[in-house]
Amino acid sequence: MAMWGAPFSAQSRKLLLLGSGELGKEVIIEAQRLGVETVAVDSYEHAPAMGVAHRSYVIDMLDAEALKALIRLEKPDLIVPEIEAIATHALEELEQEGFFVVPTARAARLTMDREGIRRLAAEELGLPTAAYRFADSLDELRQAVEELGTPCVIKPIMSSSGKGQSICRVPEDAEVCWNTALEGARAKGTRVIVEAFVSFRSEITLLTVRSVSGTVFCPPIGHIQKDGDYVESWQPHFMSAGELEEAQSIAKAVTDQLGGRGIFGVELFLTDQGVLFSEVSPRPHDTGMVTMATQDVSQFALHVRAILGFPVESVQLLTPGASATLKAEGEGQAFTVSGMGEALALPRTQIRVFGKPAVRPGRRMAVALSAAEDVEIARTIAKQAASMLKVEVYENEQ
Ligand SMILES: Nc1ncnc2c1ncn2[C@@H]1O[C@H](COP(=O)(O)OP(=O)(O)OP(=O)(O)O)[C@@H](O)[C@H]1O
Ligand SMILES: NCC(=O)N[C@@H]1O[C@H](COP(=O)([O-])[O-])[C@@H](O)[C@H]1O
Ligand SMILES: [Mg+2]
Repeated sequence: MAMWGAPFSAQSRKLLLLGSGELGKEVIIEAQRLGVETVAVDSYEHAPAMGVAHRSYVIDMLDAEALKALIRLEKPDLIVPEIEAIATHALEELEQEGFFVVPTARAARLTMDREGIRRLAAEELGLPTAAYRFADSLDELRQAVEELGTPCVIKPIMSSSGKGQSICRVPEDAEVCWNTALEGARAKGTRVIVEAFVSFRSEITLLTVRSVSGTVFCPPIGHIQKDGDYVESWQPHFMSAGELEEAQSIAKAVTDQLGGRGIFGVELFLTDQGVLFSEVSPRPHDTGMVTMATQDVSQFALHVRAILGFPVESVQLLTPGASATLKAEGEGQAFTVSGMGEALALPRTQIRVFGKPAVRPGRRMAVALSAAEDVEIARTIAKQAASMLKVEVYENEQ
C-alpha cells in the first residue's frame, strides 16, 4: 500500500530527478501534485525543473563519485533519470545497495548509448531496424560507409536531440561526418553508429506505459525532425490497424525486455516494407509534450503514477492536437521571449516557456500546444503559435 507524509517530514516520499530540463519540469510538477518531495539535479544552475522542485543540486552527473555521494546523502525513494548522459554504472551500484532506479539501472545503462539498445533490439530481440555498423576511427567509418552504401546516417553513440548527427550522401562526406560526430558527442570517446538511411513515410513515438496494471499504449504521435531534433508533433497519427499492431508488438517486446515501471517513448519508422524500431527513451519523450493538450492524463502524469506504483488502466485521447517548438538562434544569457500574447490569442492554444537561463543556437526554449477538431488544423495553429514566439538576444550584454 502506497502511503506517505508531508514533504520535508520523516514520512515523505522523495523523488530525485537526474536531468532537469523541460521534460523533468513537468515530471516534478506532477509529483508535487501527489504530495511527493522533489529534488532536481543537473549540470548547470537554474535548470527548468529546479524552479519547481523543493531543492536542487548542480553536479556533473557523468562523475560516478559525485553522483553516488549525492544520492547517499539525499537517500531518495525514487531516482528518476531525465537525460541519458549519467554515470549509469554508478546507478547500477546504487541499485545493488537497495536504491530504486526508474525504470531500472540496466535500462538506463542500455539506453545511455546507441550501441546498447540497438544490439539488444536487433540482435537479441530480432526486431527490424535499419542496417547498422559501429566505427571507432575515420578508417573504420569509411569501411562502414562502403559496406552500408550511401546515403547513410552517422551519429555519436552518446548524444541526443540530433547533436553530432549528419547524413553521409557520398563516400567523400565521411570525414566531415566524422568531425561533426566528434564535436557533437556529449561525452569523451569517438565511437559512432552508422545507419543505412531509411526513407520512411512517417515516423512516430509510441508512448508505452508499464505499471502495476500491465502495459498500456498511448495513441501514436507523429512527428517531424529537423537536423535530428523534433520541431513538430501531433496526436493521433493515423496508421492502419496492421501497422499499429506491428508498432505495438515492437514496443511491447522492447519495453518488456527493459522492464521496470514508467513511461517509454518508443521511436519507430513507418516504411513501405513495414515498421522499423529506431530507439527508445525509458522516460517521457520530447515529442510527447503534445499529450499535455490531448490526453486525459499527460505522459508526465502517467510516468509519475506508474513509478509510484499506482495503476494505469487506460489512457484516453480527449482531442486531436499538435505541438511546435521555439528554438533560439543567438547565444547568451541576456535575452527575452516575446509574442506570448499573440500566440495565446489563437484558439485552444497553450504555451510552455521552459525558463532556461541561457540561449545557444538551436536550443529549445518553449513549445506551443494546440487542440483542434483534427490534427491538420491543430498542426497549422501550433506552428502559427510557435512562429509568433520570438527569442531576442541582447548582443552587448553579458
Ligand atoms: N537511419 C535513419 N534514416 C533516416 N533518418 C534517420 C535515421 N536515423 C535517424 N534519423 C532521423 O533523425 C532523427 C533523430 O535521430 P535519433 O532519434 O536517432 O537521434 P537522437 O539524437 O537520439 O534524437 P532524440 O534524442 O531527440 O530522440 C530521427 O527521428 C529521424 O528523423
Ligand atoms: N531529446 C531529448 C530531450 O528533448 N530532452 C530534454 O531536453 C533537456 C536538455 O535541454 P538543453 O540541451 O536545452 O539543456 C533535457 O533535460 C530534457 O528535458
Ligand atoms: Mg530520437
